[in-house]
Amino acid sequence: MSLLEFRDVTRQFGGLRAIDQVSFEVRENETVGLIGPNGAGKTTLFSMASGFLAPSAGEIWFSGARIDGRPAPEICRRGLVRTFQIVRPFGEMSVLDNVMIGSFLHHRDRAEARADALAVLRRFGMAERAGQPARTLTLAGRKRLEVAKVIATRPRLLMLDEVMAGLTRVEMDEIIALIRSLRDDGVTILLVEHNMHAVMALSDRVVVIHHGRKICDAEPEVAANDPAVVEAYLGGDEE
Ligand SMILES: Nc1ncnc2c1ncn2[C@@H]1O[C@H](COP(=O)(O)OP(=O)(O)OP(=O)(O)O)[C@@H](O)[C@H]1O
Repeated sequence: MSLLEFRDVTRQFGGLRAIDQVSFEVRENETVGLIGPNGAGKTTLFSMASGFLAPSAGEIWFSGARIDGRPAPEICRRGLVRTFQIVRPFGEMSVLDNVMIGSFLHHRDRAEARADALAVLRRFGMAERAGQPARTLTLAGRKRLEVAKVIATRPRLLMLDEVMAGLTRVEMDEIIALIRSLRDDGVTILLVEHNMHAVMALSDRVVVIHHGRKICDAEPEVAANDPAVVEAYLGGDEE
């Protein structure tokens, strides 16, 4: 069953058509990699699905409801959440308090929200850091915290924006294992990622965007050998 669906979505920024009639779907329990060269339009697609930007044309559907143009908090309550490329935890707040912001979505009671947030931190191997200010975490720790914050909202579909950027191979493999375990728990994942090792390791399917258009939608091995995809990555951006 299709959980998230972009139908002929276009987004114009003044004279620039950042997204041009893009259609694709993410099915329940799938992990889809959304890839493309710098400036292709990936973040713009995320921003439209999560309620931070409205499409200029087209429709976005999530779990049977039309969500384009709806406010971000409403979309989050429906179970569609995103992380941000630039990790900005509330630095002076503790790691635990950062995660509790997410768990308050389902708990009015502070003690319950705290217990829930602690369970998420244990799951993420971060329980021993619960009391320390978020700013004291390493980059890998802040990336993990970013995912923990959104997992605390109990999403049905998680959109991850470049969670591997800047990590070492070992740190990356740890996050890959964590994302796999979330998928095994039934979370559907849409992943924007430049690192091909991570994309190939995690994605059931890959959607490739180039100059705002979808140029490929296929299994990772097929996409990696598609001439249009190879050209998009190697051909430069002189046009
Ligand atoms: N708010 C905005 N106003 C004007 N132009 C924008 C805005 N946001 C994005 N763009 C432009 O739209 C195009 C797509 O940008 P977007 O950030 O979605 O690409 P991306 O695929 O996420 O790139 P990257 O991989 O570098 O993060 C780019 O040309 C960008 O400059």
